[in-house]
Amino acid sequence: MDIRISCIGSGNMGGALMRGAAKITGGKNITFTDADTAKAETLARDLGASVLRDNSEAARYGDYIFLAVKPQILPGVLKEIAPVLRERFDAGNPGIVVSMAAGFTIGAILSELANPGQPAVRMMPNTPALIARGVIAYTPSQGVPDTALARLNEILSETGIVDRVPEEYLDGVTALSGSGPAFTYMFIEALAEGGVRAGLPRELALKHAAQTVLGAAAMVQETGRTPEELTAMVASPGGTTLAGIGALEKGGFTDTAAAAVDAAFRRAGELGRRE
Ligand SMILES: NC(=O)C1=CN([C@@H]2O[C@H](COP(=O)(O)OP(=O)(O)OC[C@H]3O[C@@H](n4cnc5c(N)ncnc54)[C@H](OP(=O)(O)O)[C@@H]3O)[C@@H](O)[C@H]2O)C=CC1
Ligand SMILES: O=C(O)[C@@H]1CCC=N1
Repeated sequence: MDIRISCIGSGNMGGALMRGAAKITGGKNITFTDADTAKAETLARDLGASVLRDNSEAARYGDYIFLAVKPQILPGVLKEIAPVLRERFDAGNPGIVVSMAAGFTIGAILSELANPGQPAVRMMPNTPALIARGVIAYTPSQGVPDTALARLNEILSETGIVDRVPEEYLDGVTALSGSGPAFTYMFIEALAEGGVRAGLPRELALKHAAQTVLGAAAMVQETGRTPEELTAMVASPGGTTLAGIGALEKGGFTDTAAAAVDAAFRRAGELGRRE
């Protein structure tokens, strides 16, 4: 695919997404910048991509300009690249800004850029994008052409499933699938810890815990049955599973997991208000 991509920020998410993008655009059409140039260089070397001198150059280069910096850094980066984006916009060749910053709204992006017409996409990925098992949801601003959106969709699909959603869903997506991998790792660790307490070697316990979560998730996706139906397939009357479910319920498992998503959701809102 003959398109040019700039990635400002060469950390976890920028790296994961560009690894997927490189599969269809080729590394040579991808450029990186970072506060730490060595980090950008390592990633670029890995993907056959290149490094640009600064973020303004990145804004000039890309058909898509991915902003993969922390939300607290984003306003400064937007101010830095605003003049180049404005020039491109006025020349009728606007790059499309693609932000993944938690909580940071399209309105806030356009306002920092001082250009309500700037084409922009707000998205929320997650780290399993690194192994093409990610979840991405996105919302475009007005003025992103359908063809550009279709190409972006194609690129992002290399990293996992992609859904276009209304912007008001994005803080919830951030909380569930954006932060969710970390909650799931905690559950895997907790299962493994239980296995160790039941006498299993830690390495075996962790391996089996991870495969169990993977297998259970695939059952939800591939059988079309509800988690409740699938639970019924596991739990025999008077058996081991019901004993375990009782312990989970006693510990407030469902409420606690839901509260984790709710806390993340509220934090996304706070980041959006930029206190
Ligand atoms: N990690 C995740 O699971 C997810 C993250 N996100 C979002 O992705 C964004 C990036 O997060 P993540 O990849 O985890 O963060 P990282 O810290 O891994 O990467 C951000 C990179 O940006 C660099 N950076 C800092 N300032 C600048 C600058 N002025 N110009 C260019 N680069 C700069 C940082 O360098 P240095 O470290 O030297 O400061 C760092 O290498 C965030 O907005 C986050 O909300 C979204 C979904 C999931
Ligand atoms: O923790 C964070 O703020 C980011 C957003 C979603 C996952 N990581």
